[in-house]
Amino acid sequence: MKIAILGYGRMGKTIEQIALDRNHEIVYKTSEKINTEELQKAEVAIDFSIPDAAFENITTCFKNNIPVVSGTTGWLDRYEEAVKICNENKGAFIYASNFSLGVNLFFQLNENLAKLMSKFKEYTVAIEEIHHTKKLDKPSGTAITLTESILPYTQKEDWKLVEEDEKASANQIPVVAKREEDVKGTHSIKYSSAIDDIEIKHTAHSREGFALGAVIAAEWLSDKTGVFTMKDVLGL
Ligand SMILES: NC(=O)C1=CN([C@@H]2O[C@H](COP(=O)(O)OP(=O)(O)OC[C@H]3O[C@@H](n4cnc5c(N)ncnc54)[C@H](OP(=O)(O)O)[C@@H]3O)[C@@H](O)[C@H]2O)C=CC1
Ligand SMILES: O=C(O)C1=N[C@H](C(=O)O)C[C@H](O)C1
Repeated sequence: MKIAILGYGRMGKTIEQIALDRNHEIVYKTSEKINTEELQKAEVAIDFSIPDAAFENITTCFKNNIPVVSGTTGWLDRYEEAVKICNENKGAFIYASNFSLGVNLFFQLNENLAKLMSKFKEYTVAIEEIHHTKKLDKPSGTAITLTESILPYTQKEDWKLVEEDEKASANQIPVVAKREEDVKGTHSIKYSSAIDDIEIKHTAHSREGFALGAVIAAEWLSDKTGVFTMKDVLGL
């Protein structure tokens, strides 16, 4: 496949390596506003850029008839708008807050656990994520996805980004975001009662799982029309 990489930073470079290992060709890579002439050389685009650029990058792909996979986080307030533009242009789109197989299995585990815990009101739930210090957004997209899957199984209305020792109000799930040197991505969900804690945790050891998942998603999407998720790609 001929691939365009939109955002040639830590993830863009890892994606390039994995794509080449899988015999794809990188026909365009950029860390700036898209040159549409260059973009049109590609059969599929993979966007891992920055929150302020993602919406424009993604919708430029729709308008140029290029299927697009995006892993950029921190722009999701415009997701529905992007979906509308995708459908108007008969485009192809996959967004995921996390493309790794392990995290997508963890998403399922999180939802199953939330369902189970919904009957036991003596437990309260809290989320923690840890990432490298260069990360621009907070909390992580993955933490937001995890929290939004838990909410329907609780009496809570919303989530709130809090400091480590801070409490959220009774109708909010607290989310703590820590920044530590070189951490690739750690997410944990803890249910606490006066008697005990139950905790599940995913730890990424490298960026390769995210990049491999994004390339697999691009391979899967390249001949399709519509808006999909990693559940479709992985058959979950
Ligand atoms: N969904 C997933 O599985 C994962 C998602 N992510 C997300 O992916 C995104 C990128 O992460 P990461 O690679 O670590 O970040 P980096 O900061 O390393 O890379 C982002 C790149 O985007 C470039 N950029 C800036 N403006 C534009 C633009 N208009 N168009 C295209 N590129 C642009 C930056 O250039 P410059 O440095 O010159 O500004 C930089 O090279 C983040 O939102 C992160 O949260 C990360 C890992 C996994
Ligand atoms: O910025 C990162 O590095 C990561 N971002 C994603 C997120 O915000 O969830 C996914 C992963 O945790 C790494």
